[in-house]
Amino acid sequence: MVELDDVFGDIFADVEAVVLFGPSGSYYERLQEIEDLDVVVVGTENTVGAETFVELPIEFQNVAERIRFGLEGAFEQEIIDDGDDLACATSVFDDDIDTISRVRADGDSQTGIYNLFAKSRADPDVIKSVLELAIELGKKGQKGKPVGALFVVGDAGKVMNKSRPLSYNPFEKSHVHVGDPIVNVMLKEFSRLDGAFVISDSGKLVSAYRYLEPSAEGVDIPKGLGARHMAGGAITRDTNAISIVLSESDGLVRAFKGGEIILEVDPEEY
Ligand SMILES: Nc1ncnc2c1ncn2[C@@H]1O[C@H](COP(=O)(O)OP(=O)(O)OP(=O)(O)O)[C@@H](O)[C@H]1O
Ligand SMILES: [Mn+2]
Repeated sequence: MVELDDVFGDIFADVEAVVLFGPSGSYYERLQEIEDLDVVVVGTENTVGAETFVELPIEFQNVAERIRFGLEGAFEQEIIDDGDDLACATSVFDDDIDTISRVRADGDSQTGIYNLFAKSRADPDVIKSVLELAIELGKKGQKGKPVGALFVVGDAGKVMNKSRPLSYNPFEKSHVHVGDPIVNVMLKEFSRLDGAFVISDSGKLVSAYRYLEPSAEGVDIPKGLGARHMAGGAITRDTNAISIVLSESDGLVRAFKGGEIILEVDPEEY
């Protein structure tokens, strides 16, 4: 007699750990009862109070991205090792877990997406707020028209030294921070205009309308994209800032660090 377990059981047989994506208290508790099994919880919040937890900066809609981010985080936190076989349990359709994916941890295939948030100079919450803002701006556009925007986050002093003003700075003497609802409205309004926003490590709006003049050249950017992405990429090689760029032409949001594209998301999927 062949049972379903004989056919599909291989997917979770002999795994080093179960990586549970999303809040699911009952699964977490039941898994805890299995002897010698490590359970890692990944999510935007640790709602189950898991001992071993990896925080997601956004709720990735793309499952492969969600898993990749979670595993990079687990790898960075030394929860999992290179070569570990893992059963990743996540939801594809609803909120409930409906899918198990067997993945082998591969230290060489790190994209740096976890480092973008957890190991940048800027506060992770600041990066998260700016990413959310760019996604929202990409979804809605400005009065129905697509808009582009460039946010440079962290290492603001150096970024200011490698840029110059295109117009008066509306944030000159203000003490406003990203995440503040009023600031989000202001940023959306200003995003129609040229140049970059410069944001400090702690999220203070340092300047709008900055023309970036990074010295690094030849950053690899996808074909069809131009000066905004080139400057946004290059400034992150020249400084310890990261940048988040919304493209007016293809509508995607990209994050750069160390001159490389670390993340590419379609706002329509969020
Ligand atoms: N060095 C720079 N610093 C800051 N902003 C810049 C810089 N270069 C270009 N921009 C801004 O980017 C806008 C779009 O430029 P461009 O079309 O060359 O960029 P892009 O990478 O193709 O981006 P998009 O996909 O949004 O069109 C410009 O109008 C300008 O506001
Ligand atoms: Mn363009």
